[in-house]
Amino acid sequence: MGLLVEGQWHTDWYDTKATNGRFKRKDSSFRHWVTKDGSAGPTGDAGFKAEKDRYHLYVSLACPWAHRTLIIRSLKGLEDFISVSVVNAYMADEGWTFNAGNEVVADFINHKQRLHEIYTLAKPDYTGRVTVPVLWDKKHNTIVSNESSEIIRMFNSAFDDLGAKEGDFYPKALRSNIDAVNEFVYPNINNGVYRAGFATTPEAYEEAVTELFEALDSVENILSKQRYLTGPSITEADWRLFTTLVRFDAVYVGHFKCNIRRIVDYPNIWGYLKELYQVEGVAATVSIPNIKEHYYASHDMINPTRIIPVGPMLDFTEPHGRDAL
Ligand SMILES: N[C@@H](CCC(=O)N[C@@H](CS)C(=O)NCC(=O)O)C(=O)O
Repeated sequence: MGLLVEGQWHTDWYDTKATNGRFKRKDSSFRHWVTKDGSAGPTGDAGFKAEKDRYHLYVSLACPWAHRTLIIRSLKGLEDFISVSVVNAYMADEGWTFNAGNEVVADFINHKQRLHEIYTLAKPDYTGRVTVPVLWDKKHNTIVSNESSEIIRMFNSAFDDLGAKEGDFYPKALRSNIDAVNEFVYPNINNGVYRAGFATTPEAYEEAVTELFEALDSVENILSKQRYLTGPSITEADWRLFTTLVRFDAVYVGHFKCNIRRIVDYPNIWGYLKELYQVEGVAATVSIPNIKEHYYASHDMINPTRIIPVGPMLDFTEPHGRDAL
């Protein structure tokens, strides 16, 4: 794991000394938007019009943020619009690479071996972390965005006039509700597991793990009364929670010490997780072996032997029992 400083690669891990052992995630740096007519989006420059086969997505199958983009790409039927490369699950001194390995899809667009070379193609003096997902513009040879929450909003609507599948995961009437759920789920749950797992003091870990399980308890309560987080229909808020839940028992319980309860111990969250997994097109985006390999093998400061646990046995295809709600 490393980062770029003025276009040069450095092999540094996250520095938590300045923050009393607390892990702080940095904001993303490329914030342009693909739009229907190429006009500017809420941030960044104009010039990124939705067009068939113009954009390429770089993802890791292990990464929960990248996973969101794969799910919305699949639900909106954008496979023929947006091509994909998949990095190697193992992330070490070179950061994310396209080295041969399980489920790797090479960089057949820019023919690079490491993801940081994609960042310096877009910005030769780039300084910052080199993260997935990355949405690449094949026409202007640059990065449109490396912020998953914005990439899923683009996929949700920008390609609708070009033949994307129906479905709106950020409907106008629910936006304030969705935003409120996201603001709660992101720090406490999506990033909460990382705050627990990457903490380097007991205090920072205990703070994060307590907040994480209080938040999961409150999600369990919400899901005991309604089918999805914002009511009777699935929205982006559900997909954003899903990518953390599907990794939870396999990785976060053990590797990140998020072990007060497991997801299978929460009857409503467990049923909800299985239901979302069973939505058409979603299961194919989930690779538990890839997820386990990435976390357990890459974070050797947490797991120095790099041994990948065999269990747990999880069956996301069991009946979910959520129809009654
Ligand atoms: N805000 C970003 C976060 C993405 C992110 O942190 N991805 C992780 C993988 S799960 C990564 O690539 N980390 C590499 C690093 O920080 O060096 C997003 O949601 O798109």
